[in-house]
Amino acid sequence: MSKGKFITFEGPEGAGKTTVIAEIYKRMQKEGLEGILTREPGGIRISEKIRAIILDNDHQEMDGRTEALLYASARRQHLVERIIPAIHEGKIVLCDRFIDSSLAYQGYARGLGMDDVMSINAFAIGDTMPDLTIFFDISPEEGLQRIAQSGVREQNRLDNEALQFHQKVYKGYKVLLEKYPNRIISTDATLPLSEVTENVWKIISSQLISQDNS
Ligand SMILES: Nc1ncnc2c1ncn2[C@@H]1O[C@H](COP(=O)(O)OP(=O)(O)OP(=O)(O)O)[C@@H](O)[C@H]1O
Ligand SMILES: Cc1cn([C@H]2C[C@H](O)[C@@H](COP(=O)(O)O)O2)c(=O)[nH]c1=O
Repeated sequence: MSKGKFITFEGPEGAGKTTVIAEIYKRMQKEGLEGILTREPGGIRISEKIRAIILDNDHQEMDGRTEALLYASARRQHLVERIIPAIHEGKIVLCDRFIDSSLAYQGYARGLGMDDVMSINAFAIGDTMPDLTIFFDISPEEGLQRIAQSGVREQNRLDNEALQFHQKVYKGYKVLLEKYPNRIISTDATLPLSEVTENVWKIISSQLISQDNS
């Protein structure tokens, strides 16, 4: 596997992204591959503050466009401060959510339109797009049930959206899979954790090697 790659992980709530990325990061370290593990919204001081504003259950009145712009602002700062420098240093960046979350959640599920959401994000990210995106495929019902059962974290403003909203998010991701078949690869997230991790590792290894040889 080569260095200097940008890999993002996407999916509905409770799909297992955070858990699997941590396993992949450990495996990368064992293999001697230099990388960073980060997340959106967040990853750095300012963007974590924006995250807290967006996800606060007390902010029910937040307008959809305000929400989309806040995600894009958090993304901009995260990119310039952490992601782009790491890519330039030749590291593998593993990022829990990125632009596709904005397209699926704000563009599709909130009804702002994927094209408009892409336009505001183009201002934020320029031409920095992921080399590879892995979509964790699980129904919103099953994902939300995992979160409710785990009790590991408090449910935030987005988790607490109606099931219908989460079903739209899932459909939005399916639209993105059709739109970006070369970049976004789907994996079955309903399998046991060890199998999901193994499958994700195989995707990352094979995709990055094939990109290097092309
Ligand atoms: N393959 C799996 N099978 C069963 N449970 C799993 C699996 N993967 C993760 N979990 C559990 O599901 C819960 C949610 O996992 P995790 O936080 O990794 O999801 P996530 O995709 O990061 O969610 P979100 O984006 O909503 O934060 C955790 O309790 C985790 O232990
Ligand atoms: C980047 C991004 C995220 N979201 C949503 C998706 C989740 O509901 C939360 C983030 O919480 P997580 O536990 O870290 O997954 O924010 C979004 O709507 N738009 C985005 O661009």
